Amino acid sequence: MSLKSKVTGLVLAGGRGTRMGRVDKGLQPFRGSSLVAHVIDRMAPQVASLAVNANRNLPQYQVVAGESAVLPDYLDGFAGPLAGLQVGLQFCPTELLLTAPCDSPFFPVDLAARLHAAMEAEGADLAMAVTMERDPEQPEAAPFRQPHPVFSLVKASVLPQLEAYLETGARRMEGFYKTLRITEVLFEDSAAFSNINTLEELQHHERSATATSGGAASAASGSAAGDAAAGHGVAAERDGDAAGESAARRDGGKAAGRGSDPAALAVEEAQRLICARVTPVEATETLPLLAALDRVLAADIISPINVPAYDNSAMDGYALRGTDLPAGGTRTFRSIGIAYAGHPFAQAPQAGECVRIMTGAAIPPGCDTVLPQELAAAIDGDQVSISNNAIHAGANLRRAGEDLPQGGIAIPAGKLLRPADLGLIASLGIAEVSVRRKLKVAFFSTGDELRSLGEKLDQGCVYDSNRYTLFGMLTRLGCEVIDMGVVRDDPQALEAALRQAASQADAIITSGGVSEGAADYTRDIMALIGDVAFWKLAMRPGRPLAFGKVQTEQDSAWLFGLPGNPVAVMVSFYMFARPALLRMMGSEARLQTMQARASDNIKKRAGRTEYQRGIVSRGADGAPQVRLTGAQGSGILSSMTEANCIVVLHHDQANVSAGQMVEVLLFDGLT
Ligand SMILES: Nc1nc2c(c(=O)[nH]1)N[C@H]1C(S)=C(S)[C@@H](COP(=O)(O)OP(=O)(O)OC[C@H]3O[C@@H](n4cnc5c(N)ncnc54)[C@H](O)[C@@H]3O)O[C@H]1N2
Ligand code: MOO
Ligand SMILES: [Mg+2]
Repeated sequence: MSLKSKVTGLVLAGGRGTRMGRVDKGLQPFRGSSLVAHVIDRMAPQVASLAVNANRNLPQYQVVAGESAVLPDYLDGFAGPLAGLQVGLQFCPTELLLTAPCDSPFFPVDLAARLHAAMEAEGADLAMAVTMERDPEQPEAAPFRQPHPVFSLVKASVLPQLEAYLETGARRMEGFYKTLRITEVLFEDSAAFSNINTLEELQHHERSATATSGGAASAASGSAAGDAAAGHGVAAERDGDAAGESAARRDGGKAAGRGSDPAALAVEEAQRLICARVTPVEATETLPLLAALDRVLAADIISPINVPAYDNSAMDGYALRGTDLPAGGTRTFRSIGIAYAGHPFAQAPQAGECVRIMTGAAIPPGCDTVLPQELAAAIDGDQVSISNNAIHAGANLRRAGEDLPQGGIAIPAGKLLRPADLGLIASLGIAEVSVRRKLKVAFFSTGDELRSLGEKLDQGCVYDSNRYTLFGMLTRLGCEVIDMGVVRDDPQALEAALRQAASQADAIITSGGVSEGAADYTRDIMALIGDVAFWKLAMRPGRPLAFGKVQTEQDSAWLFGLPGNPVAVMVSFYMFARPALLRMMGSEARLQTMQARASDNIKKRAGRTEYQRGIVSRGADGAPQVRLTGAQGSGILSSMTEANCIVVLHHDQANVSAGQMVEVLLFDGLT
């Protein structure tokens, strides 16, 4: 199958044309036709069929596109190139989609082929063009790498991922690309990617040489160098991409809806988006075995020996040769010695002889079977009688290497080391292990109403409990905790705290200030010093959540802005922060759940995930049953201490009737 038959083309012409005085860029006259017609001409030989993404003047685009489809955005408001990509992928009848913007008529004639070659070689979801550029203001400075995200070849199968990303309110191409496996392809001819942003540039190009690849290079040598340095990522943002995302931020995710809104982000999607962004810390350290408890193993433990190291007895009894066992009736053996654990008996018994043996003792030479002493028909001094059906040949032997063969992986990297792991590593004679460095997590509570322990509880105030639950949960997870106390509802204080936290920690966990009303300045600060999205999740408790990166000049850290309500903070931590932190620690430990029978009816609204506090016990029939702890308000922390599990009621699930099975997440091992 030729490459061409696998690729659909998408010409992105849906922008606002801000820098062309809001004229429709693609339809601007250019060299006898229009800009978009030139781009279509470049693309057509590289693809099986193509479509044009446009949001204005659709009839005119249709004239240029001829038989090809013209697709307006599905999202409102000139949401940027990702909105174009969305409709392109929805339309795409082939496995690959090639994109190019309508204002770049000079792109390489082998764009699809080169992007495809890299995509195949790297096993990527998306291949994107990059060029090396020089800053025209500082021609002496070293060239820099300029990505061109609008020139990409992408697998049509990433559509669900894109839709989930757009649902969060985010609109940045770069942000979405971070959720994919990307490969970048370096093109030498940077002028080929130059775009035409202003009417002046258009006139300049209009006058210059014909639009062949070589012509493009010369055409671009004037103002196009500046264009290219600005790059398509940046240019595309000016046309609504970044604007789209900050608008989404400002509206506080209102686009995603309120109440039981169907557009709120589903729990699994949020988990996936978060986990796709964080990566494990790379540094490792070598620790004595005892210090490695609860740490994440950085490299496989390879067994240097067979475990057990030698064939040995699983029972106290008599070792013998299986071929000597009687075929019928009873046979009497003579015991010729004793093998103790740590004191082998080196002599091989002959026919009719056996060796008395203790559990763990090496099997004497020639023997392959152990008769447990209580199964002997009779024992009289050194005479042992064995009846024909007492045991079979080969019984009660622990073979060398049956637990772990020499050279085999005893414990894989990424394992969170538990007591059994320490024991197993010790059984291999290994005294030190390589583990990932501890994750540093800074946390603080926000709110003017909060008082720390030891302070007077003024009217209208509450004691800060979230820092204590967070301390407990983070410590249990094996993180190095940095407790930053209470931060007042004040922009400067919040900014200072975030900066300090980013300088000290890999991750920052805050509580409070992420709901609708409270958060305006929080949003502004977080937008100022980072890239943080505010989500509305289809779950209860824990509906609001902020997640993203706090970035200062020197440092960065992942931020989890958890809601302030004391139960919501715990549930959000377990559902979102915990898996992401574990991933950063180098482990992929998953939450273990079990099924239990609901003792009573449970009210549940379909369309959101609910986490209700429950108590699991054993029913009269011995099977697990669960009842709720009572009031489920997200400020009622006592119900959390009373509970021993969380009942997980899934997104699509509705009311549960008594007797139905529900999923429960046991606190044991979690809290
Ligand atoms: N109009 C709306 N209001 C609220 C919505 C909504 O969608 N629309 N969502 C509600 C939900 S759900 C939650 S959860 C909370 C989250 O609010 P914030 O994250 O902004 O948290 P705060 O307002 O700062 O605090 C909420 C609550 O929790 C108490 N709190 C906060 N921090 C602590 C702490 N460290 N220790 C103990 N208690 C704490 C605080 O005093 C408040 O009572 O928003 C709803 N509102
Ligand atoms: O997240 Mo809130 O009421 O769900 O606690
Ligand atoms: Mg508050």
